[in-house]
Amino acid sequence: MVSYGVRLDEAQRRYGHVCVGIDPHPGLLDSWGLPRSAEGVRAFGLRVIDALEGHIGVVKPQSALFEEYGSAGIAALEDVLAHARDAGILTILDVKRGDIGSTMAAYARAYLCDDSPLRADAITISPYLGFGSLAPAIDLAAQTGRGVYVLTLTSNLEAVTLQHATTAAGRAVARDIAEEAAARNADAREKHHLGHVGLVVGATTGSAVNACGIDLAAVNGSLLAPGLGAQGAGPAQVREVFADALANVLASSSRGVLRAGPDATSLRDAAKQTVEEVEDLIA
Ligand SMILES: O=C(O)c1cc(=O)[nH]c(=O)n1[C@@H]1O[C@H](COP(=O)(O)O)[C@@H](O)[C@H]1O
Repeated sequence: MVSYGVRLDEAQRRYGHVCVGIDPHPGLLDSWGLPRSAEGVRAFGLRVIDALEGHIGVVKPQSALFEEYGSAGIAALEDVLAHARDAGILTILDVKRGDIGSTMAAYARAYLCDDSPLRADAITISPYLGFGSLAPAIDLAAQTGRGVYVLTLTSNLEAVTLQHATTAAGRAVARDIAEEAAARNADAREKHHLGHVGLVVGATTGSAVNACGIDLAAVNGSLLAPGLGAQGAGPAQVREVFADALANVLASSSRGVLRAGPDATSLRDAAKQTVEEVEDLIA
């Protein structure tokens, strides 16, 4: 079993530190000439993957935009995940799950087992029931060579009051999360590769990493950075947020790339331009 950190590292070396989000918003379906239905989101996801195969190493389907069509939407999501696997593209399923441990174990089985119909290479998870409640997902991911991304400093403004708040121990909530993740990645650090516990840190978060006293480089995990493109962040913002941890960034853009569709060449060009901008930063 090859760990997520090793697999991701290989994908990033080949294709760069960029992840394209598969977010089939109703308005995008309209502009792509697709129906607002499960068939529409399936066709959207498959087209994105076909356009990016051989050019992008990681995609991030947004589960909510499939779930809104019920069981048929979930079936479409399964097909999109399977198509990405067949194309050799890593998948981060954006589901932002978080619950008490016994329920978290079921979420983990839903997405992180080798035989889960909805399996992905990694998922996004939410630590707001306590970081410890995430253990079933973190443990199962380690066993199956998969990864998790823990929400730490999210890209939305409303997050600040909660994520910057100070715990009883006098540290920012977000810092505690980052330190818990670092502890779970300690084994991988000894083997000189990235651990399987990543963080979500929005590219829009400005000086928040510093303000919260977080040492991102010390986490030794992948740093998923949404907010590029449609939410207003560009290369300068990525540099400001990630500073000495830029090498571990996986910058994520959804609408910023998807708006270039449905033409496959335009989609690919938009994705490649994002890769160029991010790689210039990291070089
Ligand atoms: O976990 C995420 O990916 C995520 C975390 C975060 O802090 N902010 C954020 O925008 N996201 C997701 O990243 C995607 C951003 O989409 P665009 O704004 O279109 O690039 C959406 O699917 C969001 O749900």
